[in-house]
Amino acid sequence: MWLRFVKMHGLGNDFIVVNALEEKLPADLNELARRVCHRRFGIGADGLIIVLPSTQADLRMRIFNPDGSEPEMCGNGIRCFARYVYETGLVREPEIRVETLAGIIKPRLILQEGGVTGVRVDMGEPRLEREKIPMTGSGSPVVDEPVVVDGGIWRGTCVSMGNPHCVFFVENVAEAPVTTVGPAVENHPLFPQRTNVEFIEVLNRSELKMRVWERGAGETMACGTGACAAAVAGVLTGRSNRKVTVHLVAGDLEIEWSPENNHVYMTGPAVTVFQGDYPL
Ligand SMILES: N[C@H](CCC[C@H](N)C(=O)O)C(=O)O
Repeated sequence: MWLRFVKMHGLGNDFIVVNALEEKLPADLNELARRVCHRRFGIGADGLIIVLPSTQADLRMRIFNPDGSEPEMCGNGIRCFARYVYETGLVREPEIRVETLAGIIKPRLILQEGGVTGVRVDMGEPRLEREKIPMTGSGSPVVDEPVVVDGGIWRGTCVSMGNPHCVFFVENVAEAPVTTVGPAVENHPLFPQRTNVEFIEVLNRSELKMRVWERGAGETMACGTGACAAAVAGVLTGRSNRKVTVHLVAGDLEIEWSPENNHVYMTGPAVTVFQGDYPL
């Protein structure tokens, strides 16, 4: 039996997209994600995205990490999801309501000459209460919290965008110990659900440079929810403005934490690379 998929990415954070309204999926989606996301034995991706019907919104998005875990949300992934469902005709309008484990998320396609040139997503409100991140300990918001890693103390500012993020500010992000401190913090006892780990260099009050170690995925080229969490952390720590450009290795995300409605907005690209069939 063959599984039809489309391969997409948002700034190099790449996904396998499967339409469960058309395709028959195996019961164990966690195992399917581990198989298809494998960079050598599978298709290779930072995540598996499933398109499903919804009783609460236009459609439902489920996302799985390469380790098989199911996170609450994915920022680069929902931009790809939005482009996919619009271009395949599953939705007719550029404004889409998507049911996720992080709530109803609202992407809006940016159309020029009839084509999709980008996606602006209302990511909802950041969660700053410690128990909603979730984190052990007491006191909220979690700003410059000491995190002991390999005998050193790192100061993290923690935000949930539905999924957990621990944001560290560094002098030079190119030299940040992403592949050592990243996994140590991802699996730190402070985070009962583990966490994504962002390393941020503040270029100026309107520009951040980011690298990321993602929960369940490792270092990726970009993380949309992570860029949102970094923008919020920049404001909480007084380092940057509510509207910032976040520079990733393959391009930029525009993030704004609105003072009007407390929602975070993310604007960025979504690209279709190829489609294929995978043997189940
Ligand atoms: N690994 C993340 C999910 C994917 C988030 C990221 N790819 C994004 O663009 O937001 C987690 O376990 O929370």
